[in-house]
Amino acid sequence: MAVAPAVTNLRLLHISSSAVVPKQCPAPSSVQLVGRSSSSRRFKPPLRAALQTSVVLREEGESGGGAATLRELCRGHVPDHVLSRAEGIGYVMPTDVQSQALPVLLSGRDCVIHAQTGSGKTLAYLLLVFSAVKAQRSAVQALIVVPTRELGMQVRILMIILEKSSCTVMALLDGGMLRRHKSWLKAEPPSIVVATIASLCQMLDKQIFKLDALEVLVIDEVDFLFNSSKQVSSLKKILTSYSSSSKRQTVFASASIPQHKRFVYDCIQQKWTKRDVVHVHVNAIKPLPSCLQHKFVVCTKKLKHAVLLSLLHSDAPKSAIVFVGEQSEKSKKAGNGPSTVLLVDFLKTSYRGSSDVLLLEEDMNFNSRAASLSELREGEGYLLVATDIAARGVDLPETTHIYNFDLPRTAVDYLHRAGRTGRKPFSDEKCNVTSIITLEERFVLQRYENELMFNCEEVII
Ligand SMILES: Nc1ncnc2c1ncn2[C@@H]1O[C@H](COP(=O)(O)OP(=O)(O)OP(=O)(O)O)[C@@H](O)[C@H]1O
Repeated sequence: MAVAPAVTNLRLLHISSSAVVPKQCPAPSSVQLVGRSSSSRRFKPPLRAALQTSVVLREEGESGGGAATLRELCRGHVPDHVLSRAEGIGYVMPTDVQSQALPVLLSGRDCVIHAQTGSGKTLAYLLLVFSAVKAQRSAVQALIVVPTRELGMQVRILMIILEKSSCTVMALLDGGMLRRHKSWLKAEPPSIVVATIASLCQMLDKQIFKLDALEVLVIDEVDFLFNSSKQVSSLKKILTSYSSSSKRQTVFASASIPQHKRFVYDCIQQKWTKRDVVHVHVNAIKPLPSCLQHKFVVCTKKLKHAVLLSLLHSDAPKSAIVFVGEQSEKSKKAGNGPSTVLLVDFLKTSYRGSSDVLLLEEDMNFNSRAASLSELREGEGYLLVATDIAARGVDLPETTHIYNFDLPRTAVDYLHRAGRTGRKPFSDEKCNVTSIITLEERFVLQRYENELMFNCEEVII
């Protein structure tokens, strides 16, 4: 297998917005004050105000020395036993986004946390949650909203690892036993709820519980939720009707916030946050982790299975995810089986690798989805065939290879799929993202390269 010369990309220069370090919080050493952008003149005053709440981290490798530990950053805010548990599982030094976001979060400011996949946004907002919640208060004080059950379970497990003793955590997730949760909520409200929107709104609409004691509201994968036509109106209700931004601290998190200046403006205008919301934007000019190597193979549709097999045999990945697009209506009508299932069957019979072949897709019932995830978390190595349900937030740090069996629909989808690998913040290990495309799709991939500023190398098989 030969690697063709790299396709050279014109790298777009990102000119960052003007940024002011908030007065209330100490300026971390690596915060860069960026000159006022001429573009800010085009906007009306409230947007200009919004633009002045950005904190932008310097390029990797440039951040100043004298790094504080997580304990030093959180001292006096986060309970000691939580910090000890965090250290116990290896969270000693903060990642870049944690260094930048924690001083803002712990100063009480609303915050948009905008940083690469796998950069540690979850721990940043969870440490805020643990700083705000009082175990002895009988009320829901923190709410974390996530797009999928899988991400919700993952966040809940991390919370339980960090805080086993005092706080109660309820997972109100699609596919859960809502009747049981109802009785629990009526009897003794948990301190923290992690929820998907549909299940949460079912409870809020019926007034099973209220958010009037809410201290912290976190919306994870915020761009995904705002983009979802099914969820956006409920999300807006959570932000404005069920609770008020003036009484709570609001945090949004994602690796992708398209039109982020506009989003910060909307946060203020729509009262989703307070006016002094801070946009913490880490690695603004590098949306994708630099440890990723991007490749592509051009072939006809008919040859895709054989090409994937050949790649798997030559890469011999210990743990990999193969992303497959959703089955089209046309293909369903033609009576074809789901392409995910067909691919799993093909790999089970043809692939001679040591890993188990597993499947994760929307159409599976929740128990099978949970079984697939726990099987691959416990196993030695895995080959997971998945739809985009596995592309947001799911943390499988052992994944070294991503294969796009079908090209993602958008650059943002590419970013999140690719970001399922390269998830060890302090590791130098290189990870691979390979797209199997037809000749016509080369232009689409080139567009993603330009938008996300990465280079893709062609692999000739
Ligand atoms: N301070 C730290 N030290 C070491 N590892 C860390 C630290 N913080 C987070 N991690 C690890 O980094 C990985 C990625 O963290 P996390 O899932 O929070 O990323 P994320 O920024 O939310 O990514 P995504 O945008 O894909 O959801 C996890 O495996 C987590 O355990």
